[in-house]
Amino acid sequence: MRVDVVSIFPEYFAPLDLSLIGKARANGTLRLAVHDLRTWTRDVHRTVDDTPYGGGPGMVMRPEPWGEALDALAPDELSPDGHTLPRLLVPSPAGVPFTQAMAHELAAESHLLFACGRYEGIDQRVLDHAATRMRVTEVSLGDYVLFGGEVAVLVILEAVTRLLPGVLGNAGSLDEESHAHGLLEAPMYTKPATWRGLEVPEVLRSGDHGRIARWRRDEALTRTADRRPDMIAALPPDSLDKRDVAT
Ligand SMILES: NC(=S)c1ccno1
Repeated sequence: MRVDVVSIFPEYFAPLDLSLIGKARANGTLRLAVHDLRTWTRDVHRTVDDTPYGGGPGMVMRPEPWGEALDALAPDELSPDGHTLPRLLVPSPAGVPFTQAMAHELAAESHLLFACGRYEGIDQRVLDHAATRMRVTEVSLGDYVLFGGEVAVLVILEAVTRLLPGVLGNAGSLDEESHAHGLLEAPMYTKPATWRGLEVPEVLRSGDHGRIARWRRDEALTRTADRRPDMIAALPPDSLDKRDVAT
């Protein structure tokens, strides 16, 4: 997967050299490039913002640098290695919710292009013009406001990259984790069997894999019903069997 990120703070993405994302970059699974938006400014002060039309507080990111950046990173003509146009993702409090389902959707893309807004945001015409030639998604991590899109891109990239083949040492983890099947994951335990007077549930030490699977399913259902009843309500009707109903 190819990923391009455009920001006025490229140094925010230094963590992407670390850990499993760093390994994915080193082995070519993830081809990531971070670009400074000011590369595409033309004035001596490398200006990227201006006052908002209609008045109001703060500044808005000017369209010209963004337009040239997107032209350069998402050229209309097919690139020599057959690249089609990327999917443009713009983190924003006004975006659609980012979910595990969207992470899977993005993991199937060949080229992602992230635009990190700052100040009061990016001139809307940048997104409108980009949408005339590529898929554009404003995406939100949650109902809160950050200084800019950079931290959101780090989160999205981590959620997406871990789904790419070969990145997680144990791909089986993906099957049992929260949101894998519309539920929150069951609690996890490791040695010692007793810690500060607290015991690991006996069933997990029983060696009875059928009982263990049933216990984990029950715990996942209970935890989800307690913490995220919206997820229970969203479960497909056929995803609960009669043994679950007994829970
Ligand atoms: N909630 C999100 S993703 C955001 C981006 C910028 N500010 O908030």
